[in-house]
Amino acid sequence: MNQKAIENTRNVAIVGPYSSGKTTLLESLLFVTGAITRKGKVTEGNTVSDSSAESRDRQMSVEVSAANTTYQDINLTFLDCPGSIEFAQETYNALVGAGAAIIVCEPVVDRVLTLAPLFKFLDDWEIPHLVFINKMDRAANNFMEVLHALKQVSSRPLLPQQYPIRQAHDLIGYIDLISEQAYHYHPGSPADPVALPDDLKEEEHQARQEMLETLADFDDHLLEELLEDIDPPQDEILQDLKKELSADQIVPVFLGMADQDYGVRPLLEALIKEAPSPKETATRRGLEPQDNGDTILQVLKTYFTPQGGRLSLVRVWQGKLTDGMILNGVRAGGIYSLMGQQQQAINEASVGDIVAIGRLEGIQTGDTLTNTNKDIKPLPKADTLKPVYALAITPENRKDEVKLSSALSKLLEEDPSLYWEQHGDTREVILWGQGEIHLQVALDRLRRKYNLPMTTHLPQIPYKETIRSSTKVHGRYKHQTGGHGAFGDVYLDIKPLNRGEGFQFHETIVGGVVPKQYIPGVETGVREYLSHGPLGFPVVDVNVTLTDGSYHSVDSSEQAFKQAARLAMTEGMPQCSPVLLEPILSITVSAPSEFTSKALQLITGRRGQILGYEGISGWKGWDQVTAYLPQAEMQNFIIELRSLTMGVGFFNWEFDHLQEVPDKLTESVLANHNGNGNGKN
Ligand SMILES: Nc1nc2c(ncn2[C@@H]2O[C@H](COP(=O)(O)OP(=O)(O)OP(=O)(O)O)[C@@H](O)[C@H]2O)c(=O)[nH]1
Repeated sequence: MNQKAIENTRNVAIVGPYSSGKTTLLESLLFVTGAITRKGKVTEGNTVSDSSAESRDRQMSVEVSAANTTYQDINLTFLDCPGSIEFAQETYNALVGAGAAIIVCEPVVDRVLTLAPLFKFLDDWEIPHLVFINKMDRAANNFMEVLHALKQVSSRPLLPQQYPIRQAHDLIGYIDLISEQAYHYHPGSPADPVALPDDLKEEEHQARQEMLETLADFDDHLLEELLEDIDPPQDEILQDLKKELSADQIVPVFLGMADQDYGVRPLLEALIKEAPSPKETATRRGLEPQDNGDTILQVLKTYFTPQGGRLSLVRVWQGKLTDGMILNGVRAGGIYSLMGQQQQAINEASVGDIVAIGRLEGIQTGDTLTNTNKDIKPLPKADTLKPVYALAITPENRKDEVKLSSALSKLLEEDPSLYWEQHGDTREVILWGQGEIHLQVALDRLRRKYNLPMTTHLPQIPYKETIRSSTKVHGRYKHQTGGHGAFGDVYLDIKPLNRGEGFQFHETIVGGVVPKQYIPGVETGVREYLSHGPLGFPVVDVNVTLTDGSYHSVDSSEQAFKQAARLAMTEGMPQCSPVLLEPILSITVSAPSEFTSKALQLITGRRGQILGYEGISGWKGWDQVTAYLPQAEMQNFIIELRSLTMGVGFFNWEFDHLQEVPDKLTESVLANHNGNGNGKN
């Protein structure tokens, strides 16, 4: 690898909706290029990618897999990315390091919308991309209809480079729209050139004209040729395609059937001839991609191997990476070229390579790494997705509790879209993620990799309580045991505060009736009581004032005053009309405008309060609804939102305020709470 020219490398992310055929396409790309001699099948669990137990169990990609091959002296690294929206973070983190992306989709018009978030990400990051319409044997709509639908979700013009040849319903070949050469597919070998079918001449001509006109929007010379009816030379068309694709101005479209290797060779040709070299990609990101000079890398993914070793998948942006190099103060402990889960040790890697580095302790996904002490501007990284689905988790074996936090930290390093916390009020350990499958995969990993089987339940809602009215109350604690006694005596005013004001403690003691040194004891007693109010929840928005009291010169103590305060609170608080408060979230729901009314119904049907909605700036055809939503209604919100919006709707949330629980719900909340054994007794 050492003398390799930077131009001879391509790294390509394979992305697309769930089950569109990405892993199958990678298998085919590796087979056609000779990297593997026998193709595996997703259904048989023997593909190069998706080799983890969690992937195989579900026959779906749950993390990014890398694989290398060579074709016509070009080194290709492919990143097979998960399609499920619940694993989108993996895809986004990997895309950040890709020179180009292939979007794999199915030829079904109704499903094209599921591509919208992906197109948006690629457009925002200006990552050159092409489309591979897979499963053409299952085409529910004709090619031009699919193309038309795809154009609606892409902000860049789509440009078909091929036209399908069908026999009855079967796809038997394609026409290359640059050369106007027709081909028939053959299992196990490259497609054969054949004469252009007469019945397709017209359609082919129209599709080609459309392709050329789109290209001419970026090239005046080509435009002149078209206006003068000159057929442009193929070289000129190819040059334009390369220039415009590299600049992420157009999206070429290819077609085929990955499980038969149909259409895979032309796709490879396009990657080699049209996709940008790492030099172009790095230059566009403001880096100097020469092989000598400072080394700059970015971590695209962190793996922990079944043996517990850390592997960081990195893209080399600048300079050379050598084994043992010190990166951000940490020594690279081995460099590996990956083939799914298989690792092959190598000595070095150059600009454009995507390789794994061993033992980079403390280095996280997204980090920019360098071997110099100079100040290097960190490369941009994908935003961390806000978690939207939670489960409370408990180790099946209590003795495993101590191991849990270190296993969870590793889990989060592998998958930054997970999050965990121990809730301050409920004390539950809560695992947050992107959906049900996402969390199930995380729980599988805890069980398999860390030997930590867990039980799960729905997290408790962190209700609070407050009071509606005031009272004055007297508490006296008097205790005589053998020698010293204990004596504390307080008068408290308990008053409600406005929402959000929290807890306030004051004292208006005159003449030292409660000596200064005992007053902190009173406050502690009040605070301790308030952690568990008359309804069983932490109390907020309350003012307690110590107004009077008395003491005993021998028997009084801070402890005794604490007890007196607790007694006063226990007696007084139930008289103050306690009321339950629930957390209210401020949410923004994003979805294609055709689903906005459904999103509004979903929110109002869950006791939400709509604040407004508007089009998302920079995202044609998408709306954003802002609303308040009780946290108690959030549990399955994402699941319903996705099922109403073809899986693409999403929401962001943050805690906003506490609000009184409607009377009709209070009873059931209290019954549940007390049934959990958490009620106050
Ligand atoms: N009919 C047909 N089926 C295909 C084709 N390509 C792939 N498949 C099947 O489609 C299913 C999904 O394929 P995968 O390769 O796992 O899809 P994926 O996009 O990697 O899936 P995720 O990564 O989980 O999103 C498998 O059963 C494949 O055998 C094709 O060209 N035609």
